[in-house]
Amino acid sequence: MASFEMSFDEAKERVEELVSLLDQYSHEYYVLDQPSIPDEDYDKLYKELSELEELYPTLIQNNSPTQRVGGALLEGFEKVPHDSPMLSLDNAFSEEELIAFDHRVSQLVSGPYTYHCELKIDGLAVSLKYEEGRLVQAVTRGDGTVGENVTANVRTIKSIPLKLKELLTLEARGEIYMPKSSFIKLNEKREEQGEAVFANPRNAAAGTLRNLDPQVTASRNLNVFLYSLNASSKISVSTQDEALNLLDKVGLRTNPERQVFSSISDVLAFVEEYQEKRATLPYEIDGIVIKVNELDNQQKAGFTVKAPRWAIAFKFPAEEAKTVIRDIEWSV
Ligand SMILES: CC(C)(CNC(=O)c1ccc(Oc2ccccc2)cc1)c1ccc2c(N)nc(N)nc2n1
Repeated sequence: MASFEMSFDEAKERVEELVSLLDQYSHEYYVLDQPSIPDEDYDKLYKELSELEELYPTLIQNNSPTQRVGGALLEGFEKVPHDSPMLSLDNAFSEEELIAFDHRVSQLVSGPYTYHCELKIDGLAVSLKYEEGRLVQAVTRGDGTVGENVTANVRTIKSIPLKLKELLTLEARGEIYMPKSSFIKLNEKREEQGEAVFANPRNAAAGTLRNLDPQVTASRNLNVFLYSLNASSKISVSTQDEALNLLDKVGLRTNPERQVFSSISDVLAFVEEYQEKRATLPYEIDGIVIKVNELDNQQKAGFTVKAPRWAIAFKFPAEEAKTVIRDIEWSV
């Protein structure tokens, strides 16, 4: 039905239906990577929503997909203290160090314990706060205690929902990154325009997230993987694996290359497997994060001043420097 024939109430109902439909289609496309409709159908619904919002501006919802890219240039980034510090990870560089980590853990926890292994994405850490299901704030890690408010820029990242599938109040933390393919295209464009190229995808993601123009951020195809959930007591999970499955359930994007193991030797095999697979992944990783899976065991193991005793990052050696030999034009 064309929008001008609608009454206000019909328009209100249709706007709510369109926002909910477009949210679901965005989730399928950007989070699950399994679109259920062709792009042109999405675009048609988006256009109908934009027209209705133009006709009835009071119907514009904050979580409408049309509201992702704010118009205004940012003056700067406000400093924001984290509710709880964004901790760092101790590093390991050899299998022996992982075995020593396992030995320490076995002394700290009681009873059986398992490990949750996750990829360490080479991006920048961010905290996303949702209140009753709505994204209210996004803050960079900063120095771990105080970060920068990057909400306006994070709202432009299409894989980050403006409204969760359940109206929960929670904080999710994870890594914002730029896929390798987007990094290559961006540098080609910058080179053509005589601009300085970014050294690596991590720098490109950081530079993009800290750009004062949300339109620029929106154009750079950033993405996210969330790996931790600080939830109000309402949410009960007892392992890291359950926590990430809950993030999936509410519509937040997590990395699928994760596994639970009950022995450090299986963890070592996982580490070797991904050292091999690393070059084939569509995003850069700089290691594997190994965490004690059970939250009660995490609590027993506790923390040092700066890092949990129940987690460690196995760091891969820096990827072989990509030397690009330019076509040398020999003058004859
Ligand atoms: C482990 C943590 C430091 C996040 N922090 C937490 O998950 C966390 C969880 C409960 C905490 O407090 C507890 C509350 C209740 C019970 C036990 C602990 C504190 C921190 C971390 C840091 C960097 C990471 C990274 N680059 N990649 C991945 N894949 N994972 C990462 N994980």
